[in-house]
Amino acid sequence: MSQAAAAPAPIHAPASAAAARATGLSKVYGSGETRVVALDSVSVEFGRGHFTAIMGPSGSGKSTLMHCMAGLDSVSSGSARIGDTELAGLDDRRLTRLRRDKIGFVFQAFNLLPTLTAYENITLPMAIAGRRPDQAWVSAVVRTVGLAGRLDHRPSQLSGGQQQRVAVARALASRPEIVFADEPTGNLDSRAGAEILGFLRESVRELGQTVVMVTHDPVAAAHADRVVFLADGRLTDELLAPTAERVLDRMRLFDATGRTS
Ligand SMILES: Nc1ncnc2c1ncn2[C@@H]1O[C@H](COP(=O)(O)OP(=O)(O)OP(=O)(O)O)[C@@H](O)[C@H]1O
Repeated sequence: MSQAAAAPAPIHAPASAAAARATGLSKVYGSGETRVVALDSVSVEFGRGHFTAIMGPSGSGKSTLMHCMAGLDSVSSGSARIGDTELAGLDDRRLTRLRRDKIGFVFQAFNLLPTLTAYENITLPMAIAGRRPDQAWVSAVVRTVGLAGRLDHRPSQLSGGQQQRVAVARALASRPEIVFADEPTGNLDSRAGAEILGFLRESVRELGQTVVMVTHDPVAAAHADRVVFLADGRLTDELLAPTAERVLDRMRLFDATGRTS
């Protein structure tokens, strides 16, 4: 990448264009004795229309990378881009708008409003933004995540898996440039978790969505097109067309070479 001569070459996405890109991205917390280098010159591209999993041991910088890429945290140096937009130079107002217009989020906690129906939760971000939902798109999303019969239900009337489906639909409903999912199956049993991963997968295949997911789980990572591995704030490796076994093998290899905690 021309603008990052000093940074290591990015690990390239297997896609024609990147929906998001970090170049020489570093994040340092604290100073002096409490200084922590959470990210150390990370360069990575997240391909448009692809599903990427970020893996690595606890404390390796996965959440920090996701937060910096999503404009939820500032970068110390280097570049974080969503499409063509450089996040580093944006003030709070522009960052808020970028998150609202271009990014969908799915977190471990479903973060639904209890007094609203599933449909109202799904379309809430657009209502706040004063945008009218694209009904055909929202219908496609609702079909994809299998919520068609439950749109009038409130969160308390839905199972955990169904609530997370609403959260996934909410993330997809505004047709964001990219969806960031942070341990989206962490609060679900394995069946409901597999369903959610299937829907994320489906949103990539059927709707052309770009998804980036942080996970500890090799089985979850196997739903992605590609896994990138972090250790000690650095990008160390990647795996294309992962299977749970290959991801596990790679994790064991890291342990054996002492690159992980
Ligand atoms: N706000 C903060 N202030 C100080 N240090 C932080 C902060 N956030 C993260 N860190 C540190 O940065 C490093 C990377 O943390 P991060 O949460 O990104 O790791 P992670 O790979 O997501 O871990 P986990 O899998 O446990 O969630 C850790 O050493 C962590 O203690």
